[in-house]
Amino acid sequence: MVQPPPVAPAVSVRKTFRQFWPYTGGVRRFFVVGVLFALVAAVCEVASIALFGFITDEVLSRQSLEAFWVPALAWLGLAVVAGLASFVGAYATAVGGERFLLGLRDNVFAHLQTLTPDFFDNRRLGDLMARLTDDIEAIEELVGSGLVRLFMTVASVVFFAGAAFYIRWDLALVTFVMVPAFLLVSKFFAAKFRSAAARERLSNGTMNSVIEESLANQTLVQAYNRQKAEAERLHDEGGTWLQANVAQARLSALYGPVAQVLQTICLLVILGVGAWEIVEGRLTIGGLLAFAAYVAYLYPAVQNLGQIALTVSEAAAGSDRVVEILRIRPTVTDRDAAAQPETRGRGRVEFADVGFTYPNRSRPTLRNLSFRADPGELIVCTGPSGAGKSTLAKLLLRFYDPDTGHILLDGVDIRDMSRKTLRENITILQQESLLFSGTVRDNIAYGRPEADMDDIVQAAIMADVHDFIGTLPQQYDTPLGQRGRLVSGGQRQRIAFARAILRDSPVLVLDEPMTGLDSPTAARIMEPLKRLMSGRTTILITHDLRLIPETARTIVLGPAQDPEPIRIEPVKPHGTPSHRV
Ligand SMILES: Nc1ncnc2c1ncn2[C@@H]1O[C@H](COP(=O)(O)OP(=O)(O)OP(=O)(O)O)[C@@H](O)[C@H]1O
Repeated sequence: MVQPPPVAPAVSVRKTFRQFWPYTGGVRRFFVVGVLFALVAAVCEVASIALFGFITDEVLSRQSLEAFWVPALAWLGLAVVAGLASFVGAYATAVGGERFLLGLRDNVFAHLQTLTPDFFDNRRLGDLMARLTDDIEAIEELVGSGLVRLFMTVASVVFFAGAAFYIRWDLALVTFVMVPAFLLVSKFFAAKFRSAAARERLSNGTMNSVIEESLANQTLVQAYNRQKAEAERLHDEGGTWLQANVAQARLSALYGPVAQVLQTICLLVILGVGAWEIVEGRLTIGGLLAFAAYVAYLYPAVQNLGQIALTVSEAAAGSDRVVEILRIRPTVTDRDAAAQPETRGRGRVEFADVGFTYPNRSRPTLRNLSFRADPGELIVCTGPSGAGKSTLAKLLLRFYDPDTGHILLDGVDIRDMSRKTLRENITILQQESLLFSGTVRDNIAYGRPEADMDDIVQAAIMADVHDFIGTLPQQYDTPLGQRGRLVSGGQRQRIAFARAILRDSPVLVLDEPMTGLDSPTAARIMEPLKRLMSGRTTILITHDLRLIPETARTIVLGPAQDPEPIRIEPVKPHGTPSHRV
């Protein structure tokens, strides 16, 4: 079973910011528009509160209706402008945020695709999917819309505090004494919130993994009556997720009332001190009401700062998990990709003294493996299970690099060519024919998307699958279901042959092409197989002696646990039978 995902190391908010800020490159203008319009809305609010004070003193206190209309109209105008500005600001921020999200996901996905297949063999897909979806969204809340919200909130605090100072600086000073109390409370909550958020992110990934594994293997689950066990597995993982979510909800719910009590204390202090100032004749009723209104706006803004701290904590927990992925470097890289023209080679493959040990294993899988396959030649690679036959194919495709020796394609060390060029020249057919859930046409054209329909049909005819495709409900447009499961193993195999024929690369690696096929089906694919191999350098990995033509040269890999160097039959002159039953 695949290891549970490692807990991502905590990355500081500042570092997270530095890491993801460059990704905002194309969308910053949306955030600038968002901030500017939010500022306009805040200024309108400050002005309308001033009008409220004016109306109280000049209209209500003096009971003068004539003085009402002008400030009332101005107030209405401000409300309309503020509404429009906040609409434009919120809309621009949302567009910027979503675009940022899309770009970041593309980038992380592209990075994942630079990692070698062993990375994916060691990870749970569900967890990686959670990182690409929920965790990336959390980053957007930190670096995208979160940043705009932070700007807006800070601007509100400055405006409302400035206006309050303008009305009565001494009263303002008294009330601002309470601000540090808000900040201390929010700091305390944010620290607790972050640890709950980290647990929630981790369990979210694990839950996704359980769902992905169970649903992808429903045939096994149902055939072995494991439905209840799988449901319990999900439920157990859900338990951790539930606890973490409840902890977050508790903290959020508690933060509001605590801040509310602090706010009430402040308002009472304002009213008390304000009443005294009115008695002393230093303040009008309108001034006090406007002051109270500013503070009533100011405290929620300060409270919002605290709420933002909680969101940032949650976002940082998600971003830790994305940063952890981005920091993983591919184990195989191109030396100098630019120097590599994408040319079709002749297909001469050579292994020279190749030795290889898997990173997490102590015993070597391959030792001193040497052989050469000339263009168009068939080499059969056989040997007991676990001897390293599939490993040989992985090395040829550079999913790993050998620890010792060299692998050459047309005389060039494959480490000196770009992986793209190398892989353009090699087509691999694995034990289990891998198909996608697209149509028959999509699957055949997967290696050559630009191929036209005639070429696709021609490849299908050569792979002896055209007639079968004709019987499908939508012929070449028939969807093949998840991993091509809507067709049989032999049919999948022939569709994969068609894909390989269409790709037309000079080197072909066939890894147990007959696995799981009965004798009549195996016999049926012999002809298309021969057509596929014809004219290509073919490395045929097989236990199936029916597949080995008389003329083929054979490499026999020794048992994996053998402490001696592996046995390789001496390469015989071309066309001499070396292994035959
Ligand atoms: N990703 C991996 N990490 C660690 N060890 C691996 C990995 N893949 C394969 N191995 C080990 O390397 C050895 C060779 O595996 P490989 O798949 O090449 O054998 P094979 O000869 O193709 O076997 P079979 O005929 O059963 O397909 C085995 O002992 C296997 O357990």
